[in-house]
Amino acid sequence: MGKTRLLVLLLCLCFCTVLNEAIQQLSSGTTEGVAKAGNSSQNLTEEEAQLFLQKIDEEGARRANIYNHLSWSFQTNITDYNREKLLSSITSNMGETYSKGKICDFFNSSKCDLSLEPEIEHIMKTSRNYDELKYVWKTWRDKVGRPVRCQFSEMVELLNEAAAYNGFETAADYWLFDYESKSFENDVERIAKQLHPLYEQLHAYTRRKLREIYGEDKISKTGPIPAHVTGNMWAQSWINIYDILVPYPNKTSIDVSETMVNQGYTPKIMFKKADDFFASLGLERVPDSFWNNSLLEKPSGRDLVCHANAWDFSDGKDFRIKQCTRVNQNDFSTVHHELGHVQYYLQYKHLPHIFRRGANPGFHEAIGDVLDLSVSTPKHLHKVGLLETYDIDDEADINFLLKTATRKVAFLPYGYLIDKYRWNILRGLITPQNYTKAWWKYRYEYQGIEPPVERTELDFDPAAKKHVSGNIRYIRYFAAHILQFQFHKALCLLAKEYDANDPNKPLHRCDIYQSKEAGKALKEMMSLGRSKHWKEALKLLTGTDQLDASALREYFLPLENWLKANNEEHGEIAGWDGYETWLQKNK
Ligand SMILES: O=C(CCC(O)(O)[C@H](Cc1ccccc1)NC(=O)c1ccccc1)N[C@@H](Cc1ccccc1)C(=O)O
Ligand SMILES: [Zn+2]
Repeated sequence: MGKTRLLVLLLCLCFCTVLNEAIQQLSSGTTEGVAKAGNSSQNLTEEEAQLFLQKIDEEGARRANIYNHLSWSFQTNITDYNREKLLSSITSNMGETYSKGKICDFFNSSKCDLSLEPEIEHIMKTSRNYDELKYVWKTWRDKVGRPVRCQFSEMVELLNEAAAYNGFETAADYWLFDYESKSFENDVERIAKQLHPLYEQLHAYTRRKLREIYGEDKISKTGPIPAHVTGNMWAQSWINIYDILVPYPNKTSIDVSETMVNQGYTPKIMFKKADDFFASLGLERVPDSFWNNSLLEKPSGRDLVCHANAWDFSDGKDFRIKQCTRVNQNDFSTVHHELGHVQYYLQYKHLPHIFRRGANPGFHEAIGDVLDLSVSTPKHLHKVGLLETYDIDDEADINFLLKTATRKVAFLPYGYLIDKYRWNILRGLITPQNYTKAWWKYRYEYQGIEPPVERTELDFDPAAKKHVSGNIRYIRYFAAHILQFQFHKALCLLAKEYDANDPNKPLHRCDIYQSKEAGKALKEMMSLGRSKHWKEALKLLTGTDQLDASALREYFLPLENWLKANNEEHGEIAGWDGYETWLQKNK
């Protein structure tokens, strides 16, 4: 590492230390009694507690207490107040760096107004120029990752202090508390490992197809896949290289993006269609105010935080979505994802505020995706006039299953490693001195992905992702990718669209559209909000109270078998070189 780099690194570290000192000063201020978990019940006056008891049963009152102290942040003394203030200023500063991030065009260095959505994401999706992709991948990280490295390490300290304040050992324990299950962390680790063989097969097939495009010198036979050629800035979805991956190209295309444009689809129409699907199940439509209050596409010329999200204004009437929607099939899936959040809001709006939350955060992230599993089937796209004709045979099935796998299977290791990484930072197992080394170890070992350019401890690639710079937890999406197949299987049974013993009714061809029985079951589960433990909600809908990947495995089994055969046929060995081998190569 050059002298200047070392100097910059030392500067960065000492700056962080200075900031750290400032925090120590603040926290050595007067400290009255600290509000520890448990005495928070004194914050409910007697009559309020009675009201609570009248409104909900004993179990509810107990649960209300748990969430009471968690959801309201106490300012019990000046230190805590300053910590909260510092924490919010750091998170808003990091978030601002991310949302304002702009880079110059690879081919035109005077054009420097490229934002992540839509310009940069469009390049990552459509370019097949190895060097352009490498430039965009690196420059985005230079602009939004590197500059927030120090602030992130300060935030870690503050998060841990705040967590300790509430009686948690580290903020990782506070984050995991949300899942109300001692075994949750082990459960997700076990499931991630259980699904790794399926991911390895998809990875091996994808690596071969990419090698055919970019050549043996760029994509090795037994190594990892470079992160920048997967069609996605974070390599978390490979849907945008489906055109490279499609197993049987001579089958009727199942991509309806072009048809959506030709049929005059607008973002509003996309949301109307998704709203229609919820209504077809007997669920609620969004209120009229939704259409006036929401922001469904990026206003021209305005700098906007484009990352999609759904809002509950807690008045039982005002619900909104902000999304920079583009007319294409992938955004149509996001439309369903976001409306899934609003449907949950609508289904639990009658509950006391404290219970107006998903049974656990994974539930909230799964609802919309469950409907998308039906909407994305060729059968459904044909029903709604987006697909003129489609083939019904084994090869067409493999094309569809592979397309779904580029979104759902490719995502699994990524969805798992984001919080595994942050939990270990919060627990002090990963220190600022090896933020980058640890990050790429996880990216290598879980995802079989490598950076296209050398990384050092001046970089901070994790913050190139919205949820890291925005301090939004992520294991919820991994859980949602497991839950959504459990929900899908249960709903498909109710809709009589799936029968394990009928080869013409496999899980991946199910479309629950217009099934009132499926809608009723989903409604019953969502209307519980967080008033019951998520295991009860899960059991109510699926018959089991365990997070269980067997439904996902069953859905993709035909593809898993096909990939094994295809990889074997092409002499493609699933998996990639050991991490030590990779380290040696990149010395
Ligand atoms: O981030 C999102 C979608 C946005 C959201 O709907 O999950 C949004 C994220 C967010 C944005 C700003 C502040 C907080 C959270 N979450 C919500 O709108 C939300 C979260 C909880 C309850 C209700 C709404 N998806 C993730 C993961 C994902 C999900 C589905 C398919 C693919 C990938 C991603 O893009 O990496
Ligand atoms: Zn979401």
